[in-house]
Amino acid sequence: MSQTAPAVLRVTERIETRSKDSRARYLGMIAREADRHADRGFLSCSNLAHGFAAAGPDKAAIAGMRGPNIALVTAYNDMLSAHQPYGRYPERMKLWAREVRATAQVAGGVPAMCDGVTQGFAGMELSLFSRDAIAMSTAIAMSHAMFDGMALLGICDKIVPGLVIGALRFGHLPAIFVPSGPMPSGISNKEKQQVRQLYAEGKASREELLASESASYHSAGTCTFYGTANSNQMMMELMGLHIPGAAFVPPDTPLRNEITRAAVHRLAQIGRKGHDYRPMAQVVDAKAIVNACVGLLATGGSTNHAIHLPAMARAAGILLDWEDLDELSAAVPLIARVYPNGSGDVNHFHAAGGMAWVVHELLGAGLIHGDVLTVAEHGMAAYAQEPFLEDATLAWRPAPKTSGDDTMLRTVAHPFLADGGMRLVQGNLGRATFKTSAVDPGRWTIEAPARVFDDQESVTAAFKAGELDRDVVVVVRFQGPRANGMPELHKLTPPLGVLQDRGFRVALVTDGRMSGASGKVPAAIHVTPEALAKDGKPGPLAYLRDGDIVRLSAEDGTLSTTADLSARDPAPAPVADVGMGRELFAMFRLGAGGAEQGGSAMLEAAGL
Ligand SMILES: O=C(O)[C@H](O)[C@@H](O)[C@H](O)[C@H](O)COP(=O)(O)O
Ligand code: SF4
Repeated sequence: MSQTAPAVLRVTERIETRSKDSRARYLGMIAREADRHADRGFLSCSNLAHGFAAAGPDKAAIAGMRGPNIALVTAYNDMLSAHQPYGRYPERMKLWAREVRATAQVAGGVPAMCDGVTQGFAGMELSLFSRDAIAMSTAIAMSHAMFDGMALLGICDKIVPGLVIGALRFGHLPAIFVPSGPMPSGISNKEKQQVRQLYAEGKASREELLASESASYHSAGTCTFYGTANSNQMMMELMGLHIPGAAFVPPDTPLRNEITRAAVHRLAQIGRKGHDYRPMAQVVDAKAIVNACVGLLATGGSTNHAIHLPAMARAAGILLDWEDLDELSAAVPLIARVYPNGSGDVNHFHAAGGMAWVVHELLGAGLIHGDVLTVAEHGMAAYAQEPFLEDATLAWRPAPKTSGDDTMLRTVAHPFLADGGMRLVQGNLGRATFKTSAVDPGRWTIEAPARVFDDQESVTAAFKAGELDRDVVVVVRFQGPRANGMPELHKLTPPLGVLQDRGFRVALVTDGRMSGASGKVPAAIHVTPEALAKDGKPGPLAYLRDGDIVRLSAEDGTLSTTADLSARDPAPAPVADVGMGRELFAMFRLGAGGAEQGGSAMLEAAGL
């Protein structure tokens, strides 16, 4: 293992210094929790009796405190193909707990929204805030204080970040994330995108589009593009919160079952009653957060994590910002190309060497910290191994010596791009995230007249009316956390992609988000400050008008306009919509912090 790279050391030290006081407050709180609320000893007999009344065969073991009692916090529902397998998990996990003189109980469920189902309509305006609802629901589950460890059953976009945030507030306990695995590959993502663009141009019918989509998303398991859900799995490996190699093993296979069984057994070992105590608060430190950032950049992961990583870090008293990500991006090469950053999907990535390859390469180059506490016994080195079954027994072997497919996986020495997947762009229009890994380098700088919209539907209408057939920077504003919950505007990818394929130089600038699966069109997203006024002061996007020249460049890091905004009045903010439950999230919008701080009213109000 090489010396840690100077940029990684520099950023880690800067984060640790910046976080000194907040991290001390966090660890102090965790120490008090460990004293007050561990081991169930503080619970009254009535509390306890309620807690194990329905525990059936585990009642005596829980009552007699014979061994660790593991909380299962589950995001099961049938809406997310990724979470559908979880319906069968609790009963199996209880059996596996008994094998090691432990018990397991479903502590509680957390909500889980499928961004694929809600993409493009009002439901998506609840998506970002559902993360905080998940964090709060995790706290509700764990507040029963009956537990010695947490098994976190969640995979998708906002669910893993929400579970991390909630579980960290019980960081005196150990936690292991338990994924269920990607669905088998369907039609290629390229084919899927082609039918979408044909539909956007009116050259494919709705029946043809539905047939294509259903051939892509066709069964239980995580969708196979490298979006936010699969970026979550990568991050849980880099943060040492998985059984090593759990990320992309297919669902409902003997190997998947043995990995889940190992998670239950390991939790019994790493609790306070175990012989190898590893509380989550100690696992998730600045080095773990930096390792997650590096993994995100090296694999071209989801832009949503430019928002979720600062939020997760804050829950552990760690302060991360976009300068940190940007400085790491300049030092971390892109060594994986998984759709939308390439043609293969996560199943192909896994077969080519997967996470073991990525960790081996990053460790070998000193781009991630190896000296970290993980839930696995041997630090980060364990994650450079891939799991397999040797005579039906779970075992690990080193990552392959050569990439199984160098169109998908390369070495740090010979990467796809010297620059990581994501850059900070800033100027007189604010600060924003620009994902470079999915964009042709010839389009990393775009300068063109703006067309300004206040909602995504108007963009689609203008496209269909032929008003955008030219070099254009499409600006979609009033999409920030406080305006309408910061939805993903992923439905704009096909029309903007059509314009790009027609030969125009096109870009998107928005204070909203894009999907982790958004690709090829250059975009400056998460613009902060958002257009909607805060303390009576609108963000710069509120002053933009059609025809203003806007420049965004990942090469020189700019996001600016040549227009003089100083003498202008801001555009009036749209009135917040109701319906689809959006009115119930008004308090989340009202208090939301900026995207760079995680876009969370919950964290702002908690003073974290
Ligand atoms: O951040 C993400 O990864 C996305 O939110 C993803 O979860 C979402 O479902 C996409 O919309 C899927 O892509 P398609 O809409 O292209 O199927
Ligand atoms: S990956 Fe996205 S689209 Fe697929 S199940 Fe998860 S949230 Fe839904």
